[in-house]
Amino acid sequence: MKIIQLNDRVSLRRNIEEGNEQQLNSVLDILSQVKKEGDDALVSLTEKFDRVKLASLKVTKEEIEHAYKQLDEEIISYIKEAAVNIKAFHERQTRQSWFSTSDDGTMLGQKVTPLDSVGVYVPGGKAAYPSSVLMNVLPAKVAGVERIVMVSPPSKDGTLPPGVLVAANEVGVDEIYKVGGAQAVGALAYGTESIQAVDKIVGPGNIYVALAKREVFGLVDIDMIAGPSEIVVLADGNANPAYIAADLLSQAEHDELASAVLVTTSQALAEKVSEEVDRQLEQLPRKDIAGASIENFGAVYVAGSMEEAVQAVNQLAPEHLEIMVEDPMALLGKIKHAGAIFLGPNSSEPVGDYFAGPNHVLPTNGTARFSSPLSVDDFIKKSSVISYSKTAIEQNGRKIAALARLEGLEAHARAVEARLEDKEND
Ligand SMILES: NC(=O)c1ccc[n+]([C@@H]2O[C@H](COP(=O)([O-])OP(=O)(O)OC[C@H]3O[C@@H](n4cnc5c(N)ncnc54)[C@H](O)[C@@H]3O)[C@@H](O)[C@H]2O)c1
Ligand SMILES: N[C@H](CO)Cc1c[nH]c[nH+]1
Ligand SMILES: [Zn+2]
Repeated sequence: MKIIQLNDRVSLRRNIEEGNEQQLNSVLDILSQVKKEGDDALVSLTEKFDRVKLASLKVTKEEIEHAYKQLDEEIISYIKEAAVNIKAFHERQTRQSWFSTSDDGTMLGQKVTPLDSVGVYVPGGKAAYPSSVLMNVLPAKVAGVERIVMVSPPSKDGTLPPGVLVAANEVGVDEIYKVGGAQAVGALAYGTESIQAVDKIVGPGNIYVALAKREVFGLVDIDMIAGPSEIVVLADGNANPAYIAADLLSQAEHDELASAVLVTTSQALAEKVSEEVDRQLEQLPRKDIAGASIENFGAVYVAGSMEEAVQAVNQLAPEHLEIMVEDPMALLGKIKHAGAIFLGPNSSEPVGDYFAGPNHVLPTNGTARFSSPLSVDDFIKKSSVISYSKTAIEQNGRKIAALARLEGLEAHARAVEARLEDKEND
Protein backbone atom coordinates (compact mmCIF):
# COMPACT_ATOMS: atom_id res chain seq x y z
CA MET A 1 0.00 0.00 0.00
CA LYS A 2 1.33 3.47 -0.88
CA ILE A 3 2.50 5.60 2.08
CA ILE A 4 2.19 9.32 1.33
CA GLN A 5 3.14 12.33 3.47
CA LEU A 6 -0.04 14.34 3.83
CA ASN A 7 -0.43 17.50 1.82
CA ASP A 8 -3.67 19.48 1.53
CA ARG A 9 -4.95 17.85 -1.64
CA VAL A 10 -6.40 14.55 -0.44
CA SER A 11 -9.47 13.34 -2.31
CA LEU A 12 -11.54 10.20 -2.79
CA ARG A 13 -13.17 11.53 -5.93
CA ARG A 14 -13.01 8.95 -8.67
CA ASN A 15 -15.15 10.48 -11.47
CA ILE A 16 -16.84 7.18 -12.02
CA GLU A 17 -20.44 8.09 -11.46
CA GLU A 18 -20.65 9.89 -14.79
CA GLY A 19 -19.92 6.68 -16.72
CA ASN A 20 -18.46 6.84 -20.21
CA GLU A 21 -20.32 7.72 -23.39
CA GLN A 22 -20.78 4.10 -24.38
CA GLN A 23 -22.31 3.17 -21.01
CA LEU A 24 -24.66 6.16 -21.13
CA ASN A 25 -25.78 5.36 -24.68
CA SER A 26 -26.38 1.77 -23.70
CA VAL A 27 -28.52 2.85 -20.72
CA LEU A 28 -30.55 5.28 -22.87
CA ASP A 29 -31.14 2.52 -25.39
CA ILE A 30 -32.23 0.04 -22.68
CA LEU A 31 -34.62 2.57 -21.13
CA SER A 32 -36.23 3.36 -24.46
CA GLN A 33 -36.68 -0.36 -25.22
CA VAL A 34 -38.40 -0.89 -21.85
CA LYS A 35 -40.66 2.12 -22.44
CA LYS A 36 -41.72 0.83 -25.89
CA GLU A 37 -41.81 -2.93 -25.45
CA GLY A 38 -42.50 -3.46 -21.72
CA ASP A 39 -42.16 -7.05 -20.50
CA ASP A 40 -40.81 -8.30 -23.87
CA ALA A 41 -37.85 -5.93 -23.47
CA LEU A 42 -37.28 -7.08 -19.87
CA VAL A 43 -37.15 -10.72 -20.98
CA SER A 44 -34.85 -10.11 -23.95
CA LEU A 45 -32.50 -7.78 -22.03
CA THR A 46 -32.28 -10.31 -19.18
CA GLU A 47 -31.35 -12.94 -21.74
CA LYS A 48 -28.70 -10.63 -23.19
CA PHE A 49 -27.07 -9.38 -19.95
CA ASP A 50 -27.79 -12.10 -17.39
CA ARG A 51 -27.77 -15.04 -19.85
CA VAL A 52 -31.06 -16.47 -18.65
CA LYS A 53 -34.37 -16.88 -20.48
CA LEU A 54 -37.14 -16.25 -17.97
CA ALA A 55 -40.56 -17.91 -18.20
CA SER A 56 -41.94 -15.39 -15.73
CA LEU A 57 -40.58 -12.26 -14.09
CA LYS A 58 -42.44 -12.45 -10.79
CA VAL A 59 -41.08 -14.54 -7.91
CA THR A 60 -43.67 -17.07 -6.73
CA LYS A 61 -44.66 -18.19 -3.22
CA GLU A 62 -43.11 -21.58 -4.00
CA GLU A 63 -39.75 -19.97 -4.83
CA ILE A 64 -39.77 -18.20 -1.48
CA GLU A 65 -40.65 -21.42 0.38
CA HIS A 66 -37.83 -23.18 -1.46
CA ALA A 67 -35.38 -20.41 -0.44
CA TYR A 68 -36.15 -21.07 3.26
CA LYS A 69 -35.29 -24.77 2.73
CA GLN A 70 -31.91 -23.83 1.24
CA LEU A 71 -30.74 -21.84 4.28
CA ASP A 72 -29.74 -23.06 7.77
CA GLU A 73 -32.14 -22.22 10.60
CA GLU A 74 -29.27 -20.44 12.31
CA ILE A 75 -28.57 -17.98 9.49
CA ILE A 76 -32.32 -17.30 9.14
CA SER A 77 -32.37 -16.42 12.85
CA TYR A 78 -29.45 -13.98 12.30
CA ILE A 79 -31.30 -12.30 9.41
CA LYS A 80 -34.28 -11.90 11.77
CA GLU A 81 -32.12 -10.49 14.57
CA ALA A 82 -30.43 -8.01 12.22
CA ALA A 83 -33.89 -6.95 11.00
CA VAL A 84 -35.01 -6.30 14.61
CA ASN A 85 -31.96 -4.06 15.22
CA ILE A 86 -32.35 -2.16 11.94
CA LYS A 87 -36.09 -1.63 12.50
CA ALA A 88 -35.52 -0.39 16.08
CA PHE A 89 -32.91 2.15 14.93
CA HIS A 90 -35.12 3.48 12.14
CA GLU A 91 -38.19 3.71 14.39
CA ARG A 92 -36.34 6.47 16.26
CA GLN A 93 -36.27 8.50 13.01
CA THR A 94 -40.05 8.73 12.52
CA ARG A 95 -41.61 12.18 12.24
CA GLN A 96 -45.07 13.22 13.37
CA SER A 97 -47.45 15.63 11.66
CA TRP A 98 -47.82 18.83 13.69
CA PHE A 99 -50.43 21.59 13.88
CA SER A 100 -50.38 24.88 15.80
CA THR A 101 -53.19 27.37 16.44
CA SER A 102 -52.89 31.09 17.23
CA ASP A 103 -55.23 33.48 19.07
CA ASP A 104 -56.76 34.84 15.82
CA GLY A 105 -57.93 31.30 14.95
CA THR A 106 -55.21 30.58 12.37
CA MET A 107 -54.19 26.95 12.21
CA LEU A 108 -50.91 26.06 10.50
CA GLY A 109 -49.28 22.68 10.26
CA GLN A 110 -47.25 20.06 8.48
CA LYS A 111 -48.90 16.78 7.47
CA VAL A 112 -46.53 13.81 7.08
CA THR A 113 -47.57 11.16 4.53
CA PRO A 114 -45.68 8.02 3.51
CA LEU A 115 -45.01 7.49 -0.20
CA ASP A 116 -47.59 5.20 -1.86
CA SER A 117 -45.10 2.94 -3.61
CA VAL A 118 -41.37 2.34 -3.67
CA GLY A 119 -39.08 0.18 -5.82
CA VAL A 120 -36.01 -1.31 -4.14
CA TYR A 121 -33.05 -2.30 -6.35
CA VAL A 122 -30.99 -5.10 -4.82
CA PRO A 123 -27.66 -5.65 -6.60
CA GLY A 124 -26.99 -9.14 -7.83
CA GLY A 125 -24.08 -9.16 -10.24
CA LYS A 126 -20.83 -9.81 -8.36
CA ALA A 127 -22.40 -10.80 -5.01
CA ALA A 128 -25.78 -11.33 -3.33
CA TYR A 129 -26.83 -8.73 -0.77
CA PRO A 130 -29.53 -9.86 1.69
CA SER A 131 -28.28 -7.08 4.01
CA SER A 132 -29.18 -4.46 1.37
CA VAL A 133 -32.73 -5.85 1.28
CA LEU A 134 -33.07 -5.15 5.02
CA MET A 135 -31.42 -1.72 4.82
CA ASN A 136 -33.61 -0.47 1.95
CA VAL A 137 -36.92 -2.04 2.84
CA LEU A 138 -37.09 -1.53 6.62
CA PRO A 139 -37.01 2.30 6.60
CA ALA A 140 -39.77 2.23 3.96
CA LYS A 141 -41.82 -0.12 6.14
CA VAL A 142 -41.27 2.03 9.23
CA ALA A 143 -42.37 5.09 7.23
CA GLY A 144 -45.60 3.26 6.31
CA VAL A 145 -45.11 2.81 2.52
CA GLU A 146 -48.02 0.69 1.28
CA ARG A 147 -46.48 -1.03 -1.76
CA ILE A 148 -42.84 -2.13 -1.77
CA VAL A 149 -41.55 -3.74 -4.95
CA MET A 150 -38.13 -5.41 -5.11
CA VAL A 151 -36.09 -6.07 -8.26
CA SER A 152 -32.82 -7.96 -8.57
CA PRO A 153 -31.02 -9.69 -11.45
CA PRO A 154 -31.46 -13.49 -11.62
CA SER A 155 -28.55 -15.92 -11.52
CA LYS A 156 -27.91 -18.21 -14.51
CA ASP A 157 -30.44 -20.79 -13.24
CA GLY A 158 -33.19 -18.14 -13.31
CA THR A 159 -33.53 -17.79 -9.52
CA LEU A 160 -32.69 -15.15 -6.94
CA PRO A 161 -30.27 -16.02 -4.11
CA PRO A 162 -32.06 -17.66 -1.15
CA GLY A 163 -30.70 -15.09 1.35
CA VAL A 164 -32.18 -12.26 -0.71
CA LEU A 165 -35.59 -13.96 -0.93
CA VAL A 166 -35.69 -14.88 2.77
CA ALA A 167 -34.69 -11.33 3.80
CA ALA A 168 -37.38 -9.89 1.48
CA ASN A 169 -40.03 -12.17 2.89
CA GLU A 170 -39.01 -11.45 6.50
CA VAL A 171 -39.44 -7.69 6.07
CA GLY A 172 -42.69 -7.91 4.09
CA VAL A 173 -41.78 -6.97 0.49
CA ASP A 174 -45.03 -7.05 -1.50
CA GLU A 175 -43.78 -8.02 -4.98
CA ILE A 176 -40.42 -9.39 -6.18
CA TYR A 177 -39.26 -9.42 -9.83
CA LYS A 178 -36.25 -11.17 -11.34
CA VAL A 179 -34.85 -8.33 -13.37
CA GLY A 180 -31.78 -6.16 -12.82
CA GLY A 181 -29.64 -3.45 -14.40
CA ALA A 182 -30.98 -0.38 -16.22
CA GLN A 183 -33.94 -2.42 -17.50
CA ALA A 184 -35.19 -2.95 -13.92
CA VAL A 185 -34.94 0.78 -13.22
CA GLY A 186 -36.86 1.49 -16.47
CA ALA A 187 -39.61 -0.95 -15.50
CA LEU A 188 -40.02 0.66 -12.06
CA ALA A 189 -40.13 4.16 -13.56
CA TYR A 190 -42.36 3.62 -16.64
CA GLY A 191 -44.28 0.46 -15.68
CA THR A 192 -44.75 -2.61 -17.88
CA GLU A 193 -47.53 -5.20 -18.27
CA SER A 194 -46.33 -7.06 -15.13
CA ILE A 195 -44.68 -4.32 -13.10
CA GLN A 196 -46.73 -1.29 -12.09
CA ALA A 197 -44.66 1.91 -11.90
CA VAL A 198 -43.58 3.19 -8.46
CA ASP A 199 -43.08 6.70 -7.05
CA LYS A 200 -39.47 6.33 -5.89
CA ILE A 201 -36.54 4.03 -6.68
CA VAL A 202 -33.93 3.31 -4.00
CA GLY A 203 -30.96 0.99 -3.66
CA PRO A 204 -27.36 0.75 -4.80
CA GLY A 205 -26.14 -0.82 -8.04
CA ASN A 206 -23.41 -0.70 -10.66
CA ILE A 207 -22.80 2.09 -13.17
CA TYR A 208 -25.71 0.97 -15.44
CA VAL A 209 -28.12 1.12 -12.51
CA ALA A 210 -26.73 4.48 -11.34
CA LEU A 211 -26.97 6.07 -14.80
CA ALA A 212 -30.51 4.75 -15.28
CA LYS A 213 -31.60 6.14 -11.89
CA ARG A 214 -30.13 9.53 -12.81
CA GLU A 215 -32.00 9.42 -16.14
CA VAL A 216 -35.47 8.64 -14.71
CA PHE A 217 -35.13 11.15 -11.85
CA GLY A 218 -37.95 13.66 -12.14
CA LEU A 219 -40.46 11.15 -13.43
CA VAL A 220 -39.87 9.30 -10.15
CA ASP A 221 -37.78 10.26 -7.14
CA ILE A 222 -34.51 8.49 -6.35
CA ASP A 223 -32.56 8.15 -3.09
CA MET A 224 -29.00 8.93 -4.22
CA ILE A 225 -26.34 7.74 -6.61
CA ALA A 226 -24.41 5.42 -4.30
CA GLY A 227 -20.97 4.78 -5.77
CA PRO A 228 -18.40 2.12 -4.87
CA SER A 229 -17.64 1.62 -1.17
CA GLU A 230 -15.17 3.80 0.72
CA ILE A 231 -13.48 3.51 4.10
CA VAL A 232 -11.19 5.92 5.88
CA VAL A 233 -9.53 4.93 9.17
CA LEU A 234 -8.22 7.72 11.40
CA ALA A 235 -5.65 6.28 13.81
CA ASP A 236 -2.99 7.28 16.29
CA GLY A 237 0.21 5.34 16.98
CA ASN A 238 -1.45 3.02 19.53
CA ALA A 239 -4.05 1.56 17.16
CA ASN A 240 -3.99 -2.12 16.21
CA PRO A 241 -2.47 -2.52 12.69
CA ALA A 242 -4.08 -5.93 12.10
CA TYR A 243 -7.56 -4.57 12.85
CA ILE A 244 -7.00 -1.57 10.59
CA ALA A 245 -5.73 -3.70 7.69
CA ALA A 246 -8.69 -6.09 8.05
CA ASP A 247 -11.20 -3.23 8.04
CA LEU A 248 -9.58 -1.57 5.00
CA LEU A 249 -9.78 -4.86 3.11
CA SER A 250 -13.41 -5.39 4.16
CA GLN A 251 -14.43 -2.53 1.88
CA ALA A 252 -11.78 -3.14 -0.78
CA GLU A 253 -13.29 -6.57 -1.47
CA HIS A 254 -16.58 -4.97 -2.64
CA ASP A 255 -15.31 -3.61 -5.90
CA GLU A 256 -12.14 -2.88 -7.93
CA LEU A 257 -13.26 0.75 -7.68
CA ALA A 258 -13.70 0.74 -3.88
CA SER A 259 -11.32 2.92 -1.88
CA ALA A 260 -9.56 2.20 1.43
CA VAL A 261 -7.49 4.89 3.14
CA LEU A 262 -5.64 5.21 6.45
CA VAL A 263 -4.91 8.66 7.86
CA THR A 264 -2.49 8.48 10.78
CA THR A 265 -0.12 10.59 12.82
CA SER A 266 2.35 7.72 13.13
CA GLN A 267 4.90 6.73 10.48
CA ALA A 268 5.50 3.44 12.37
CA LEU A 269 1.80 2.53 12.26
CA ALA A 270 1.64 3.48 8.57
CA GLU A 271 4.40 0.98 7.79
CA LYS A 272 2.88 -1.80 9.90
CA VAL A 273 -0.58 -1.37 8.33
CA SER A 274 0.88 -1.35 4.86
CA GLU A 275 2.65 -4.67 5.53
CA GLU A 276 -0.47 -6.15 7.18
CA VAL A 277 -2.62 -5.23 4.19
CA ASP A 278 -0.25 -7.05 1.83
CA ARG A 279 -0.12 -10.09 4.14
CA GLN A 280 -3.89 -10.35 4.75
CA LEU A 281 -4.74 -9.68 1.10
CA GLU A 282 -2.97 -12.88 0.04
CA GLN A 283 -5.34 -14.93 2.20
CA LEU A 284 -8.59 -13.50 0.82
CA PRO A 285 -10.84 -15.39 -1.62
CA ARG A 286 -11.67 -12.13 -3.43
CA LYS A 287 -8.02 -11.03 -3.53
CA ASP A 288 -8.22 -10.01 -7.20
CA ILE A 289 -10.95 -7.47 -6.52
CA ALA A 290 -9.53 -6.27 -3.18
CA GLY A 291 -6.00 -6.13 -4.62
CA ALA A 292 -7.09 -3.94 -7.55
CA SER A 293 -8.95 -1.61 -5.20
CA ILE A 294 -5.93 -1.27 -2.87
CA GLU A 295 -3.58 -0.79 -5.81
CA ASN A 296 -5.64 1.92 -7.49
CA PHE A 297 -7.53 3.64 -4.68
CA GLY A 298 -5.74 2.57 -1.48
CA ALA A 299 -3.41 4.93 0.40
CA VAL A 300 -1.88 5.65 3.78
CA TYR A 301 -1.49 9.33 4.59
CA VAL A 302 0.90 10.36 7.37
CA ALA A 303 -0.12 13.65 8.97
CA GLY A 304 2.05 15.97 11.06
CA SER A 305 -0.56 16.32 13.81
CA MET A 306 -4.00 15.02 14.79
CA GLU A 307 -5.47 18.39 13.81
CA GLU A 308 -4.06 18.02 10.31
CA ALA A 309 -5.33 14.43 10.16
CA VAL A 310 -8.88 15.48 11.12
CA GLN A 311 -8.79 18.22 8.50
CA ALA A 312 -7.85 15.62 5.88
CA VAL A 313 -10.74 13.37 6.96
CA ASN A 314 -13.21 16.24 6.62
CA GLN A 315 -11.81 16.96 3.17
CA LEU A 316 -12.24 13.32 2.16
CA ALA A 317 -15.86 13.24 3.52
CA PRO A 318 -15.85 9.42 3.40
CA GLU A 319 -18.76 7.02 3.30
CA HIS A 320 -17.37 5.17 6.36
CA LEU A 321 -14.97 6.59 8.94
CA GLU A 322 -13.41 4.52 11.70
CA ILE A 323 -11.77 6.44 14.55
CA MET A 324 -9.10 4.33 16.24
CA VAL A 325 -7.44 6.68 18.72
CA GLU A 326 -7.03 6.71 22.49
CA ASP A 327 -10.23 8.75 23.09
CA PRO A 328 -12.44 8.58 19.97
CA MET A 329 -15.34 10.47 21.61
CA ALA A 330 -13.06 13.48 22.02
CA LEU A 331 -12.58 13.63 18.23
CA LEU A 332 -16.23 13.00 17.27
CA GLY A 333 -17.20 16.68 17.61
CA LYS A 334 -14.44 17.66 15.18
CA ILE A 335 -15.69 15.36 12.38
CA LYS A 336 -17.97 17.33 10.08
CA HIS A 337 -18.27 15.11 7.02
CA ALA A 338 -18.72 11.30 7.05
CA GLY A 339 -21.64 8.97 6.19
CA ALA A 340 -21.19 6.68 9.20
CA ILE A 341 -18.69 7.04 12.03
CA PHE A 342 -17.38 3.97 13.88
CA LEU A 343 -15.77 4.62 17.26
CA GLY A 344 -13.04 2.54 18.91
CA PRO A 345 -11.29 -0.75 18.16
CA ASN A 346 -14.35 -3.02 18.32
CA SER A 347 -16.59 -1.05 15.97
CA SER A 348 -15.39 -2.73 12.81
CA GLU A 349 -17.16 -1.43 9.68
CA PRO A 350 -19.01 -4.71 8.91
CA VAL A 351 -20.79 -4.31 12.30
CA GLY A 352 -22.64 -1.47 10.59
CA ASP A 353 -22.98 -3.23 7.23
CA TYR A 354 -24.99 -6.05 8.74
CA PHE A 355 -26.18 -5.78 12.26
CA ALA A 356 -25.93 -2.73 14.54
CA GLY A 357 -29.01 -0.95 13.17
CA PRO A 358 -27.96 2.25 11.33
CA ASN A 359 -28.38 2.16 7.55
CA HIS A 360 -25.53 0.95 5.33
CA VAL A 361 -26.73 2.94 2.29
CA LEU A 362 -24.55 6.01 2.72
CA PRO A 363 -23.33 9.03 0.75
CA THR A 364 -20.17 8.32 -1.29
CA ASN A 365 -17.68 10.26 -3.42
CA GLY A 366 -17.51 13.28 -1.13
CA THR A 367 -21.30 13.75 -1.00
CA ALA A 368 -21.27 13.33 2.80
CA ARG A 369 -20.50 17.06 2.69
CA PHE A 370 -24.18 17.66 1.99
CA SER A 371 -26.15 14.43 2.27
CA SER A 372 -27.13 11.81 4.81
CA PRO A 373 -27.59 8.04 5.13
CA LEU A 374 -30.78 6.47 3.74
CA SER A 375 -33.46 6.93 6.40
CA VAL A 376 -37.19 7.01 7.11
CA ASP A 377 -37.16 10.60 5.77
CA ASP A 378 -36.52 9.19 2.28
CA PHE A 379 -39.89 7.46 2.35
CA ILE A 380 -42.16 10.26 3.55
CA LYS A 381 -43.20 13.61 2.21
CA LYS A 382 -44.69 16.63 3.90
CA SER A 383 -47.68 18.78 3.00
CA SER A 384 -48.14 22.22 4.51
CA VAL A 385 -51.57 22.90 6.04
CA ILE A 386 -53.05 26.44 6.20
CA SER A 387 -56.38 27.36 7.77
CA TYR A 388 -57.17 31.12 8.10
CA SER A 389 -60.07 32.35 10.23
CA LYS A 390 -62.29 35.36 9.41
CA THR A 391 -60.30 37.43 11.94
CA ALA A 392 -56.99 36.41 10.38
CA ILE A 393 -58.06 37.30 6.82
CA GLU A 394 -59.48 40.65 7.99
CA GLN A 395 -56.26 41.52 9.81
CA ASN A 396 -53.94 40.46 7.01
CA GLY A 397 -55.93 40.52 3.73
CA ARG A 398 -54.87 44.06 2.69
CA LYS A 399 -51.19 43.28 3.35
CA ILE A 400 -51.42 40.17 1.20
CA ALA A 401 -53.17 42.05 -1.62
CA ALA A 402 -50.44 44.71 -1.51
CA LEU A 403 -47.71 42.07 -1.73
CA ALA A 404 -49.53 40.53 -4.72
CA ARG A 405 -49.72 43.90 -6.52
CA LEU A 406 -45.99 44.40 -5.86
CA GLU A 407 -45.54 41.36 -8.11
CA GLY A 408 -48.10 42.65 -10.64
CA LEU A 409 -50.47 39.79 -9.86
CA GLU A 410 -53.91 41.47 -9.76
CA ALA A 411 -55.94 38.25 -9.65
CA HIS A 412 -54.07 37.17 -6.53
CA ALA A 413 -54.89 40.48 -4.84
CA ARG A 414 -58.58 40.34 -5.82
CA ALA A 415 -58.94 36.74 -4.60
CA VAL A 416 -58.00 37.85 -1.10
CA GLU A 417 -60.00 41.10 -1.25
CA ALA A 418 -63.10 39.15 -2.27
CA ARG A 419 -63.18 37.79 1.30
CA LEU A 420 -62.89 41.29 2.80
CA GLU A 421 -65.69 42.74 0.70
CA ASP A 422 -68.05 39.81 1.11
CA LYS A 423 -70.82 40.81 3.54
CA GLU A 424 -71.80 37.14 3.85
CA ASN A 425 -68.34 36.17 5.12
CA ASP A 426 -69.42 35.99 8.77
N1 LIG B 1 -23.60 1.40 -1.20
C1 LIG B 1 -24.16 0.27 -0.78
O1 LIG B 1 -24.85 0.23 0.20
C2 LIG B 1 -23.92 -0.97 -1.55
C3 LIG B 1 -24.43 -2.20 -1.09
C4 LIG B 1 -24.25 -3.32 -1.88
C5 LIG B 1 -23.59 -3.22 -3.11
N2 LIG B 1 -23.08 -2.02 -3.49
C6 LIG B 1 -22.41 -1.83 -4.78
O2 LIG B 1 -23.35 -2.13 -5.81
C7 LIG B 1 -22.63 -2.56 -6.97
C8 LIG B 1 -23.26 -3.85 -7.49
O3 LIG B 1 -22.85 -4.06 -8.83
P1 LIG B 1 -23.02 -5.45 -9.54
O4 LIG B 1 -22.52 -5.29 -10.94
O5 LIG B 1 -22.40 -6.49 -8.70
O6 LIG B 1 -24.59 -5.75 -9.56
P2 LIG B 1 -25.84 -4.95 -10.19
O7 LIG B 1 -27.06 -5.74 -9.82
O8 LIG B 1 -25.81 -3.53 -9.82
O9 LIG B 1 -25.65 -5.04 -11.77
C9 LIG B 1 -25.83 -6.20 -12.50
C10 LIG B 1 -26.62 -5.88 -13.77
O10 LIG B 1 -25.91 -4.93 -14.55
C11 LIG B 1 -26.33 -5.05 -15.90
N3 LIG B 1 -25.17 -5.03 -16.79
C12 LIG B 1 -24.01 -5.69 -16.63
N4 LIG B 1 -23.19 -5.46 -17.69
C13 LIG B 1 -23.87 -4.64 -18.53
C14 LIG B 1 -23.56 -4.03 -19.79
N5 LIG B 1 -22.39 -4.23 -20.41
N6 LIG B 1 -24.49 -3.25 -20.37
C15 LIG B 1 -25.67 -3.01 -19.76
N7 LIG B 1 -26.02 -3.58 -18.58
C16 LIG B 1 -25.12 -4.37 -17.98
C17 LIG B 1 -27.04 -6.37 -16.04
O11 LIG B 1 -28.38 -6.15 -16.28
C18 LIG B 1 -26.85 -7.05 -14.69
O12 LIG B 1 -28.00 -7.74 -14.29
C19 LIG B 1 -21.16 -2.72 -6.53
O13 LIG B 1 -20.45 -1.60 -6.95
C20 LIG B 1 -21.23 -2.77 -4.98
O14 LIG B 1 -20.08 -2.28 -4.35
C21 LIG B 1 -23.25 -0.90 -2.76
N1 LIG C 1 -20.34 -1.68 2.78
C1 LIG C 1 -21.43 -1.61 1.81
C2 LIG C 1 -21.79 -0.15 1.61
O1 LIG C 1 -20.71 0.57 1.19
C3 LIG C 1 -22.67 -2.34 2.24
C4 LIG C 1 -22.53 -3.83 2.37
C5 LIG C 1 -23.43 -4.78 2.04
N2 LIG C 1 -22.91 -5.97 2.37
C6 LIG C 1 -21.71 -5.77 2.88
N3 LIG C 1 -21.46 -4.48 2.85
ZN1 LIG D 1 -19.50 -3.67 3.07
